[in-house]
Formats: sequence, C-alpha cells, structure tokens
Amino acid sequence: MDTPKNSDQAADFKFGYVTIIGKPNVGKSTLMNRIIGQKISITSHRAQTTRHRILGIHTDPEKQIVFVDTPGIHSVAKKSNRKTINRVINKTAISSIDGVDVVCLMIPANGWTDGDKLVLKALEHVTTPVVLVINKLDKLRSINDLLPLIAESNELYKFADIVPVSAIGRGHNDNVDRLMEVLATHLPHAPAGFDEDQITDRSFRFLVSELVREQLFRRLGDELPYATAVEVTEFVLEPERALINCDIWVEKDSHKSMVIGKKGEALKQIGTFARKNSEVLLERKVFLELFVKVRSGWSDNARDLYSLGYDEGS
Ligand SMILES: Nc1nc2c(ncn2[C@@H]2O[C@H](COP(=O)(O)OP(=O)(O)OP(=O)(O)O)[C@@H](O)[C@H]2O)c(=O)[nH]1
Repeated sequence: MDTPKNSDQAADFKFGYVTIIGKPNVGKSTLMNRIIGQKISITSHRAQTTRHRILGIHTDPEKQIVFVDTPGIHSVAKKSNRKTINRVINKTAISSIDGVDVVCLMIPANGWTDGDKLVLKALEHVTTPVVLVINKLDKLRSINDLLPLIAESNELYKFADIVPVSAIGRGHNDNVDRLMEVLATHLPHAPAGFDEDQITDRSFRFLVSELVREQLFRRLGDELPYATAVEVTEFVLEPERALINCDIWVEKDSHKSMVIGKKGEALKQIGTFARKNSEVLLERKVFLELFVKVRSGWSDNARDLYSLGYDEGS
C-alpha cells in the first residue's frame, strides 16, 4: 500500500479490507449502500493496486474500511450446493480471501439454511476473522427470537463476532454503526491507504460539473454568458449507475433561452455529451438531468455558489 495521505490521522487509526459474503437476496448490496452511501469509489486508480475489486470505501475519523469483492468465496455463497462446495472448497475460494482482514458472512434473521451452512464449510480452515452478520432484524417479531439463533451460530462456527443488523435502515436501531465498530476492532492499526479526497464523491462531483461546463462552452462558445455556473445538486453513486442532477445558473431569461436552445436542442446536446463523458469517468451508467435556472445578480457571488455546489452533501 502506498504512503498515507492524511498526516493528521490519530496514531490508533484503523485501516483494512473487509468482504461481505452470503447467499443471494440476503441484503449484501443493501448493507453496502447503507454503509457507503454517496462515499463510494470504484474508479480510484489506486484501486488497481489491490487484489480485489473495490466496492466502496468508508472513511471516518477513526478508521478507513475498504469493502472488496471476493469472487471465489462469493460463488460458494451464491451456488450453495454440495457439489459446488466440494469443487470450490479449495485454494481458489480460500485464496480469494487472502489479503482481506475480515470476512462478513451474512445470513437472514429467520435462520440458517443448508446453503449457509455449506458456506461455513468453505471457511473451516480460514484464519481470517469471520463476523456473522444477521440481517433483516426488522423482520423479527421480538428481539428475543435472536437468542436461539445466536446460540446455534456459536455452535456452528467460531465467529469472531456476531452482529445483528437491519441493512435496510428501518427501525430505531439498525445496528449498522455497531457493525462498523466491531469491524474496526479486527482491523490493524495503520494509516489510511487511500486519500479521502480522492476516494469520496467530492472529486467526482467536481469533475462532472466540469464536464457539463465543458459542453456548455463547446455548444455555445463565445455566446455563453459570462455569468454561467454549474452546481451539482444531486449526486448518487450506486455500484451500477450514477444519478446526477445539475443546475445551470444564468443571470437573465434571455441567457436561459440561449442555453436551452430551439426546442431544447442545445441543452439536450450538452446533456448527452456530458453524460457520455461522465460515464467514462465514473465507469458506470449515468443518468444526468440538467436544469437551467435564472438568478439575477447572482454572479457577484459566483465563486461562493460555485464552491458551495461542490461541498454540498459530501
Ligand atoms: N426487511 C428487510 N429487507 C431487507 C434488509 N436488507 C435487505 N433487504 C431486502 O432484501 C432484498 C435483497 O437485498 P440485496 O441487498 O439486493 O441482496 P444481496 O445479498 O445483495 O443479493 P445478490 O445481489 O443477489 O447477492 C431487497 O429487497 C432488500 O430491500 C433488511 O434489513 N430488512
């Protein structure tokens, strides 16, 4: 790993890699989205230096957790039948978790299935800590229903920890923060491996607004009113797609018509090209919506507004 970027980090900062495995539909993606939210990075160049595909990076003042995909072991969890298991309980599956500090095995709160138990077999000789994440807590009638499940789980495997959560985030206590704390206890003391600025969406927001600006210049050239700015108002990065809204601020109605063009043709072209370039940048499908807005006299504060747009929500 490269040298850390955040020199002001505390000495007890934790950094490491975590993978979440479990059968389809158990809620792995939901948990990822819940943890990572908008702060997701798949395109970081540094990601190429790791052995696993990076799904997302969580950074807070105490820790940086890199969530990675481990296809070998993942396929065990997905197929979950004895034949497959026998084939993959071998070096492929096990080596795929090499370099990962914690494995999260996710099961639903309604209990172990045979498939889940087979996954445990694949983890039998693994020395990496395995944290059992019992998801869909909100579906239980009473929290007491968890006790037998926890007891059974302890019989089945020597889990490093067992954490019930509700990845969907409903209810008062979804326990996801608790899971993050537990994960951190199993991570080594190390400085962040990724520069926070590089991996959060802030830089992407900025770059996307630049791509929109670039198209504004290309389409309108010298005609482009001086006081035009682009503000990213919504920026949601999901693993497969990005949902982005931008406001294009102009000073006068006449400028607005210029940006929109005849029958909306200019704005459509700006949007299409900016979207295509954003898709290259973000390496996923982009849904980009542009809104042209008039705010008279705002250009005096143009710089402030411009920078506000980048910071918002990050
Ligand atoms: N009630 C409840 N539903 C949940 C929870 N977490 C996830 N779900 C739902 O379970 C379904 C499957 O969730 P995913 O996150 O797509 O599951 P996955 O494990 O990523 O599935 P694969 O991509 O097929 O491996 C979705 O309809 C979620 O909304 C939870 O905590 N409570």
